[in-house]
Amino acid sequence: MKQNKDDICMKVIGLTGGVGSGKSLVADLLERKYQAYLINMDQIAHNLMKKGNLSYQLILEYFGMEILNEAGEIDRKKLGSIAYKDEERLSRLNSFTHPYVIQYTKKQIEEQKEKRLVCVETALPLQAGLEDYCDEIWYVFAPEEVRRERLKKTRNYDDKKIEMIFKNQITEEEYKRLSTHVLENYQVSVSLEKQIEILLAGK
Ligand SMILES: CC(C)(COP(=O)(O)OP(=O)(O)OC[C@H]1O[C@@H](n2cnc3c(N)ncnc32)[C@H](O)[C@@H]1O)[C@@H](O)C(=O)NCCC(=O)NCCS
Ligand SMILES: Nc1ncnc2c1ncn2[C@@H]1O[C@H](COP(=O)(O)OP(=O)(O)OP(=O)(O)O)[C@@H](O)[C@H]1O
Repeated sequence: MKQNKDDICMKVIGLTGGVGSGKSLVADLLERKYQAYLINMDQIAHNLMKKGNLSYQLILEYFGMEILNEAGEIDRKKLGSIAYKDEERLSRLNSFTHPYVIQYTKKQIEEQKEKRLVCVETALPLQAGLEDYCDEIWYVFAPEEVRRERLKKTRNYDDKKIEMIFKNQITEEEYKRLSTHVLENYQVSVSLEKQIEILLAGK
C-alpha cells in the first residue's frame, strides 16, 4: 500500500480474468461506488497503436501495410486475425506494446495523488507484470461456456475468434495461482457488489 502526498493510503488492485469474464463490469462498479481511478491496459495499448504513436510504427514495420484501413490507421480486426494465428507474430506484437503499456501504467499510478483506490485492468497479468506494482490481484471468474455465450451475444465474436483468444490466455488454474482474491461473475444469485464490498472491507 502506497502513502501518497497528502498522507492518503492508496491501494492498487490488479483486475484480471479471461476475455468476457466481466472485468470491465467490476471496474465500473469500483469507479461508481468507490471512486476508484481506472486504468485499462488494453485501452492504453490501443492508444499507443494510433497513427503517430509509439507502437504504430513498430507494428507497421513488422506486419506491413495490409493491416491499415483507408484512413491509414491500424485495423485491429485485421491485425488480430493475423497475430492470433501465429505464436511468433503475437509475441512480436506484444513486444511492440507491452513494455510501453507497463511504463505508462506505472506513471499513471504514480500520478494519483488523491485517490484511495486504483484499479488496473488486464486479461494478461503475467505480461503486464501486475505483481510488481499491485497490492492485490483480483481474478474475475466465469466458466468458459458462459464467457463464450456473452461474447457471441454482445460482441458478435464467432467460435473461431473466441477459441483463438482463449488459447492465448492463461488457464483458470494459472489465473488463480497468481491472484490474491477471486470474484465469481456467473450466477445471478451471487451478487458481484456484495463480493466487492467484502473484499474491500478486508474480510
Ligand atoms: C490483437 C488486437 C489488436 C485484436 O483486436 P480486436 O479488436 O480484435 O480484439 P480486442 O481488442 O477486442 O481484444 C479482445 C480481447 O482479447 C484479449 N487479448 C487482447 N490481446 C491479447 C493478447 N495479446 N493475447 C491474449 N489475449 C489478448 C483481451 O481479453 C481483449 O479484451 C487486440 O486484442 C490488442 O490490441 N491486443 C493487445 C492488448 C494489449 O497489449 N494489452 C496490454 C496488456 S499489458
Ligand atoms: N454477470 C453478468 N451477467 C450478464 N452479462 C454479463 C455479466 N458480466 C458481464 N456481462 C456481459 O458480458 C460481456 C463481457 O463483459 P466485460 O466486457 O465486462 O468482460 P471483460 O472481462 O472486461 O472482457 P475483455 O477481456 O474483453 O475486456 C459484456 O457485454 C457484459 O455486459
